[in-house]
Amino acid sequence: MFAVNNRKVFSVPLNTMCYCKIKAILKRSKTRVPLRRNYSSPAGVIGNDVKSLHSIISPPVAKIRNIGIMAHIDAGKTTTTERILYYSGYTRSLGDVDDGDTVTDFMAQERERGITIQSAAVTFDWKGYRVNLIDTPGHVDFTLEVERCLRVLDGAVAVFDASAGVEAQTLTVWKQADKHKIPRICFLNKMDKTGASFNYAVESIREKLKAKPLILQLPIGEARTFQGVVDVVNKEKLLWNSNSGDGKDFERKPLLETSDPELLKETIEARNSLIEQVADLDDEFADLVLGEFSDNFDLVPAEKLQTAIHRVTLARAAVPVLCGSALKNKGVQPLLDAITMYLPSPEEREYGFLQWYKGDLCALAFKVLHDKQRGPLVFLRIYSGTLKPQLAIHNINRNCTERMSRLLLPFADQHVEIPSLTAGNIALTVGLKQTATGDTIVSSKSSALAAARRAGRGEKKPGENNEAESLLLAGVEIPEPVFFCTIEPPSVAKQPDLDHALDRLQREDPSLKVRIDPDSGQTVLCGMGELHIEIIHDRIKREYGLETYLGPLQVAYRETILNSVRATDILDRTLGDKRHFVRADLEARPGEAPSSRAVIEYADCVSEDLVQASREAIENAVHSACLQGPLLGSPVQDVAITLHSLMIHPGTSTAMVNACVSRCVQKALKKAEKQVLEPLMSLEVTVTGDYLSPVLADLAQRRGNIQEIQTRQDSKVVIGFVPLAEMMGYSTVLRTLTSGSATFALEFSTYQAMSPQDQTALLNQRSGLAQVL
Ligand SMILES: Nc1nc2c(ncn2[C@@H]2O[C@H](COP(=O)(O)OP(=O)(O)OP(=O)(O)O)[C@@H](O)[C@H]2O)c(=O)[nH]1
Repeated sequence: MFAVNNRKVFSVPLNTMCYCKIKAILKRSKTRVPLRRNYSSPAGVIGNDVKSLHSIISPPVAKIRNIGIMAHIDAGKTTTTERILYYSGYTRSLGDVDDGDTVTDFMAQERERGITIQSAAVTFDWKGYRVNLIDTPGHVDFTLEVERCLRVLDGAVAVFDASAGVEAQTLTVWKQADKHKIPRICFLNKMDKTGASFNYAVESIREKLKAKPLILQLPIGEARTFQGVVDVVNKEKLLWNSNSGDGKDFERKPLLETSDPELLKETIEARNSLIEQVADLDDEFADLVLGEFSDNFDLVPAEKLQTAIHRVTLARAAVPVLCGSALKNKGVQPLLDAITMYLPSPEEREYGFLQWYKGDLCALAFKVLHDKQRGPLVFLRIYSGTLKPQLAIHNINRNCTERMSRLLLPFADQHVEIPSLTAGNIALTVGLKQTATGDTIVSSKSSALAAARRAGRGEKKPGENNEAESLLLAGVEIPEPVFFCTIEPPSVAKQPDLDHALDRLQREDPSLKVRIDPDSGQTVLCGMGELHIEIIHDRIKREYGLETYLGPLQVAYRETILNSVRATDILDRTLGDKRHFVRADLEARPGEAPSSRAVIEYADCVSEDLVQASREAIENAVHSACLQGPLLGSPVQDVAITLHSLMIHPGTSTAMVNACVSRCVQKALKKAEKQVLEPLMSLEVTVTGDYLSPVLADLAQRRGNIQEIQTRQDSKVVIGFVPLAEMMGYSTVLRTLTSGSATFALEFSTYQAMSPQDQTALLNQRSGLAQVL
C-alpha cells in the first residue's frame, strides 16, 4: 500500500518511520539537554519526580495503559505524539516536524551509535498512570506489522485531520482495530487549520466508520479563531494562552451564566444529549439517570458520567471524541486525561487464551531491533506470568528454548534494568537471538503443551504440526506479497553478508519474504509494495553497508484453472535393488471458494490406511506443484484436487510418492484451461477540483475502474480500483499532473482475472514476443 505525501515519503524508510520520529523527538531533546542513561541501575531514584523503584517497576495493573496512536498519513500523529511525550515529561523540549530537523538527518546520526531502544514503545507516567505508547507503523505497506502491533494494544487513539475527516488509511486501520476489538478514542487534530470543521469530522466518523461518536468536547472557535475547548462533561472551558509558547499552561474555568451564556447553553445541550446517548448504551447508567436524575440531567455527577463513558468505550459501543491542535499546543493534556480515564487497563481486556496458561508466562514479541552494541533487542508484551532476567524461555513459533540476559524497562529518559516484570507490562529484553517479531513466548515447552491440553486442542488437525501451534498469539494472517524483484550483492564474496542482512531484516519485518529462484539461483525479495522493497534496499545499504542491485520490480501474479481435468501419472524406478512404483490418478478443478492453498480431497475408493501413511507426502506434493503454475510460473490458487486412486508398491519411498503426485498435479494443471489473476488495488486519490480531469484521464489509461467521486470540503476524492501492474511510479506521475497537490492511498484489494487481451499481451511480453510483434 502506498499512501503518499510526496513531500516526505521517499526520503524515509516508512516501516521505521513512525518510531524514527519518536526517536527524532528524543534526539532533539538529547542534543539540548544531555541525558544520562542507566542500563544497570540499582538506583532507587530515577528522575526527579519518581518516588520509588517499586512504583516504576510494578505499577498496579489497573493503572497501566498500553495504547497506540493510529492515523491517516499527515493527520498529525507525530506532532501529537511529540506533544504527549513533552507534556508527560518524557522529552524536555518541543520540536516541530517542519523545522528542518528531519527524520533522515536524524537517522544518519542515529546510525552512528546504533538503534535507540525506545523506538518501539515509550513508557511514561501521567497523573499516576503508567502509559506505554506503542508505535504502530503508519504505512499500510506494513499491514502485517500494524496488525501485530494492534495485537499488543489495549486501546488506541485515532488522530484525524479535522479538515479532512475520515480518510482512506483511517478506514483501513479502523477496520484492523475492529478486528482486534480495540477500544478507541478519536482526536480531531488541526482544529486551527483553514477548513477545519468539527461537525464535518464528527459526521464522517458517524457515516464512514459507522461508529457512534460521543462528543466530550466542543471547540472554542475553528480554524484561525480556534482558542481552546469546552469540556462537556464538566461544563468547563479550557483556554490556552497564545503567548504561552509550549502550551503547558492553560486555564480551566467553569462556564458561567454571566460570562458565557451562549457557550453554556450549547454545552448543556451537548451534555444532555451525551447523557442520553450513554444511557442508551449502558443499562447501569440508564438506571441511575432515570432513577435519580430524570428531572434534571444537569445534576448527573461528572464522575458517574465518566465511569459510564469508560464502560461504553470498553464495550466498543461508542467512541469518545476530543479535539485540538497539536501543532498549536492546544488540547493535548485533556487527550492524555482521556486516555487514562476512558481506555482500558490490561486487566479490563478479555484475552481468552489466558485461561490456558493459568498464570504461567505468556508473552508476545511485537518488535525486534538490532542494536550494534547489544545485539537483538526484543520488545515483549506480557499477558500472564512474570518475566525475569537470566530466564530460559520457550519460543512456540520456533520451537526453541533460549535465555534472555537482561530485562529493561524503557522508563522516561532512562532504561532501568529490572529484576522482574509482571503481566500487563511491556518489557525490553536483551539476549534473545532467535525470537522474531510475532513470536509467542512461554516459560517452557511443557508449559506450552499443558496450555495446549487445556485449550482442548489435543487432536491433530490436518496440516497442523503440533498442539502448540494452536497457541500462537500472533494469529495474524500474513498477507501475500504483491511485488518481487531479484537482489544481488556487489560481489559473490558478499553474498553471505547479504544473506545475514536479509535474515535480520526478516526477523524484524515478517512481511518481507526472501526466496531463491529455483531456475537462476538468484535471491528474490518479495514485499508488500514498491516502497517496501525500496526501503529494504535502502536499509541494507545504510545499516549493513552493502550496495546491492535490484532487478526490475515485478508484480506477483497468480494463476488458476477454469475447468475440471483429470490426469494420471506413473513413476516406476529401480534404485539399487529396490523398485519404487507409484500410480496416481487425480482431478484438478476450480475451487468452490477462493483460497490461496489448494483444497485436497480423497475419493472414497482411496484406502484410508494409504492416505494415513502418505498424507504428508501427498499434501506437500500438491502444494509444491501449485507453487509454479504452467503459464507464468506463478502460484496457482482457487483450485481443488481430488485424488481418485493411488497405488503404491510396498517399499516405495515417500519421496517417490511425492514426486509422482506432484508431476501428476502439474500435468493436470497444464491440460486445463488457464487464467492469469492480477492484483487489484483499491485506490483513493484526493485532489483539488481543478486537477480532477487530468487525474481521471490518467486513471482511465491505467485500466482504472472509478467507483465514486466524493466531495470533501474543497477537494474531490476519487475512489476506485486499478490493477497494480499499472501503478508503478504513480506517485511521480500524480505529482507532475497536479503540481504536487494530490495525495493517494493504494491498498491491495483482491486478485482478479485478466481480460483475454491483457492476458495475451502479458504472456507475449513474458515470452519476449512483444518485441517481435
Ligand atoms: N495546522 C496544523 N498542522 C498540523 C497540526 N498537527 C500537525 N500538523 C502538520 O501536519 C503535517 C503532518 O504532521 P505529522 O505530525 O508529521 O503527521 P503524521 O500523521 O505523523 O504524518 P506521517 O507520519 O507522514 O503519517 C506537518 O506539516 C505538521 O506540522 C495541527 O494541529 N495543525
